[in-house]
Amino acid sequence: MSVSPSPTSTTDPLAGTDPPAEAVASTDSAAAPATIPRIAIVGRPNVGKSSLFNWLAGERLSIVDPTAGVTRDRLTHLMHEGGRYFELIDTGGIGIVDSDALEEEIEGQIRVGLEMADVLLFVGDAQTGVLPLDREVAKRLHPLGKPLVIAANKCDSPKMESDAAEFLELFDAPLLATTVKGNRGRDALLSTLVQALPPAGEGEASGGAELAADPVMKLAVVGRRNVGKSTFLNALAGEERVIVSEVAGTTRDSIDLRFEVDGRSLVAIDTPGVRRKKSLANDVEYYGTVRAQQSIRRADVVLMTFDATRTISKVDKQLVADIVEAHKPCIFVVNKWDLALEKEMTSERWAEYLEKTFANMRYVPVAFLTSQAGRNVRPVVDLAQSLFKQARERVGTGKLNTVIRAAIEKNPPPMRKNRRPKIFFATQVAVTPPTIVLKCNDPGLLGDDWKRYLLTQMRDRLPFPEIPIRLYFRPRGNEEEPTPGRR
Ligand SMILES: Nc1nc2c(ncn2[C@@H]2O[C@H](COP(=O)(O)OP(=O)(O)OP(=O)(O)O)[C@@H](O)[C@H]2O)c(=O)[nH]1
Ligand SMILES: Nc1nc2c(ncn2[C@@H]2O[C@H](COP(=O)(O)OP(=O)(O)OP(=O)(O)O)[C@@H](O)[C@H]2O)c(=O)[nH]1
Repeated sequence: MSVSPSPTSTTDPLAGTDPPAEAVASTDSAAAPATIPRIAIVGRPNVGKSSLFNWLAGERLSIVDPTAGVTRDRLTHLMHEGGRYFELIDTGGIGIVDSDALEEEIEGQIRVGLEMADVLLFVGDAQTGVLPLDREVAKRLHPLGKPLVIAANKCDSPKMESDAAEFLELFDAPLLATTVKGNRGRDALLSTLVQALPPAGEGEASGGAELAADPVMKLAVVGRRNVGKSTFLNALAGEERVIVSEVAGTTRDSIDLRFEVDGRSLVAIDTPGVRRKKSLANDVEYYGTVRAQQSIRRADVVLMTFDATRTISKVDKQLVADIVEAHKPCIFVVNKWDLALEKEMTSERWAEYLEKTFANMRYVPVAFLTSQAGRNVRPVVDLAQSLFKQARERVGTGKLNTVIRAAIEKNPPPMRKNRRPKIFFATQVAVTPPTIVLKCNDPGLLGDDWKRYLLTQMRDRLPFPEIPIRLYFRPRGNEEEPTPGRR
């Protein structure tokens, strides 16, 4: 009666023909993309963060991520400077409103936003100088211990630059005077930021995720209350030949559990439910949004757990939206399958229900299990390991372009505004998730439907069929050519 984890179909009805032969050998075997580092712009309101973001980003290009469906991440921008790719993040929305409002919830949100960053760009207003709220913000940034660069913005006249040094009282960090209004200081700021990035190459990763040959997978088990998260982990811990040890989590009341499964390690993050459940006096808030978001961001793979006997709730949808936003590989785990079987539910019907509810996530595998009986727990972990591997796959430029050319030949993008969209070439610039830059004549000419088609074709023919892929469509010639292998 056991129901195996059955991946949902990732097959595109259009994909009937043979895969294109790999006629073009990869010419970039030296390419070693890593996770794209992130720079977060932070500061109190009104210092010019958004202005600075737009100014640094240059021409505002829309970032298109069809995997995210309608949600578009307007606050990040992929930059290519000094031979490095990095993402600029505008944290303007993260809620530093005023000092009274810096309550726990807001602090949590700030933490989540900043945890993703490898480098912080603190922005101050040189015209007002250091205000108490700047100090408040600084106080919250210090414990993060991340590399930081200060931009003393609104230095509209050169004589203000000497006053800008005032901001050095907040941090021991490089300080640059900038004026968005006067358009001065951009190049110096960018080159200082690039220098602050973690070194390129294999070790480069955000949040300390090492891209070692056989890294330890960080697994987050999320889902609404009572869905069986602890039961799942206990079942895994109870498996024969599984060794479990506790490691400190990132927050005071969390535990990470390290599992050795058949000689391979994995870490289940933020799992207080497993051992300390009863001692948590008030865990109502435990799986609150911020906490879950934090776990999702730290994870390599997320097990998004549903209760087979209940309908998909708002909380579930919010969690899935967070997973999509964080571009994390995930498995839809439908638990308490024993109870569903009693009601003669079928796995096909549940899979269909998921597909309908999360229409843009057909690539996500679905697994049905009965944690209470330990049924299918191990296969789910094996499946997670395979997604983790997919997320680290690197595809050579030759193969990537062959696949894209074949997709275009089969179904060319439709004309728009009397113009034919053209894609000249593509490069994978990062892993976790696979991130691909496509150089086009005009990204605005490519419609969402066609981009989705392309993505499906890529999933069918490249070694990452079941995980999110980030595509960036960029006009040719507005930046240096990609040099993913450069160190
Ligand atoms: N004089 C001067 N004004 C600037 C400069 N940069 C930004 N501003 C102005 O400062 C104001 C605030 O800019 P924003 O970019 O919205 O600031 P922000 O920090 O993103 O603000 P929040 O969204 O409230 O957090 C706007 O009126 C900008 O035009 C500058 O270099 N010089
Ligand atoms: N029938 C059945 N019951 C299950 C299964 N898995 C878990 N349960 C039951 O569901 C209840 C909740 O399980 P937990 O593992 O505590 O759920 P949780 O998601 O960790 O709950 P919170 O910590 O409150 O978020 C318990 O009574 C479990 O025995 C299953 O596969 N089948």
